[in-house]
Amino acid sequence: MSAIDDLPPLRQVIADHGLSARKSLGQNFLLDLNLTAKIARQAGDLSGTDVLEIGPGPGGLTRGLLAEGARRVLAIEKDARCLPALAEISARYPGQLQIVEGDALEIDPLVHLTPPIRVAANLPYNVGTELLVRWLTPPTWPPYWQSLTLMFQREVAERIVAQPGSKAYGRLAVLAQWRCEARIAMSLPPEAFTPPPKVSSAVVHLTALPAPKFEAEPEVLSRVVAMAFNQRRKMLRAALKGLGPDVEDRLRTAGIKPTERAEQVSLEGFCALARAVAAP
Ligand SMILES: C[S@@+](CC[C@H](N)C(=O)[O-])C[C@H]1O[C@@H](n2cnc3c(N)ncnc32)[C@H](O)[C@@H]1O
Repeated sequence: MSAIDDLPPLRQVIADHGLSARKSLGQNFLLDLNLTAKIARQAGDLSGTDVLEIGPGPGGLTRGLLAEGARRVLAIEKDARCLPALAEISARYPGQLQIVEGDALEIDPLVHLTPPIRVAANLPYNVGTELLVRWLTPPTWPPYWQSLTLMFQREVAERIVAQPGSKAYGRLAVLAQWRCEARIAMSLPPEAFTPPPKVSSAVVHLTALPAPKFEAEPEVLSRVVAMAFNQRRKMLRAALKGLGPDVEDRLRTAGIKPTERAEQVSLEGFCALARAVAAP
């Protein structure tokens, strides 16, 4: 299918609808349709698939997702000014694009879509990180989504795929890699966006695994990892003091030296620790 549809170029859409970028909404638009088509292809095989897009803006990525054969796209956008531009896309793809105006942090996509679905978004970074943590910590696993294709600040993308022993390794890496395959799919320089942000960006692709790589109670793992990395420079026996007086025994049960720091503990190690902490 052609990535470029017969809708107007995005610069014209922006001008026609007076879509001056608003900083308060983190608006850095992608106006190159070849680029948005490339990002849409990173979302996987979309033919016959339902897609959730957060923050479609003027609709560059939305057009890419539909051109890639998505059966339905649910687009949640907070800025009402974008709705007429999105309605034009909807008219070009009748019945395939559903637009919902509102805050993605407050809307339940399952009211509109049937799982499994793929998620794609170029979002303001703070909203993106908050949504990512929610997507990674649902009440049950596997989640309603099969993959997440998300644009982040390059530095955040590196935290998601980071390995032990690196500065970027932390809670986000453990939560993302515990139950997902995570990789950086693409890098984008600031000039790819209008207006250009101060930093480079990257697209991260996460695929939900049917089951976690290692057994652990989600809440316990989340709590232990948050506590360990909150004081990442301290030895674990000190950073995890809040777990109780027998923290050193629990660390040893998990095969972790109490003098290690959070940065040195593998995903498997954190899961073993979460099990040791949950044990009576
Ligand atoms: C970085 S822009 C990307 C726009 C478009 N997807 C693109 O690639 O050009 C982020 C978009 O998310 C929207 N947005 C910001 N906060 C949002 C929220 N909480 N819920 C839904 N959309 C939001 C903004 O209005 C904006 O359209």
